Amino acid sequence: MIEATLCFPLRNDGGDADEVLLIEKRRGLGEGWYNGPGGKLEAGETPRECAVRETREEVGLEVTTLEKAGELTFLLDGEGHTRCHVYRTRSFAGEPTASEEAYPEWVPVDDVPYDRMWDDDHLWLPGVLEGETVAGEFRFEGGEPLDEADFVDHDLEWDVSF
Ligand SMILES: COc1nc(N)nc2c1ncn2[C@H]1C[C@H](O)[C@@H](COP(=O)(O)OP(=O)(O)OP(=O)(O)O)O1
Repeated sequence: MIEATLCFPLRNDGGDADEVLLIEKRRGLGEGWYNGPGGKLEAGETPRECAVRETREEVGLEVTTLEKAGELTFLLDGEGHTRCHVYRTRSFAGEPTASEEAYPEWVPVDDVPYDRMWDDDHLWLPGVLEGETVAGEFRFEGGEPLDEADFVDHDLEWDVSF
């Protein structure tokens, strides 16, 4: 099973609202959709190290003090396909900049473009952005690649300890 990460940097807009840093993915799995910065673990790397590296590589932000917010398992045709470790943070340095992999964009947390994201995201990301923790299993069918398969059903457990 592929081990991967997602990282959601959060900031206050200076008023009452929070914003989350999303990327518009420019290549690979989920190309053209919004997501958090993230990617696959490299050999010998922990999920947390991966989330820090991928956020640096994709948008040039140095994130620290990551809080684990979720562990999501994506099944394709009944087989484990990807386990995704989800983090959020309010600690970072630098300004987001575009890379070959991603265009970054600060988005109000109550205006996340779920219609331009993976079909499962609207089920778990709102809770994650509100500070909750979640474990989820999401079932897809239709063969590779995962981003062309159909999302079928899911199970979620909230308030999980990591
Ligand atoms: C199935 O639902 C998914 N939802 C969401 N929100 N994100 C997902 C889903 N499935 C996979 N992902 C994430 C996990 C990773 O962050 C990316 C895919 O990463 P990629 O394959 O592009 O990994 P990289 O290491 O960045 O790729 P390179 O080999 O191009 O460096 O999607």
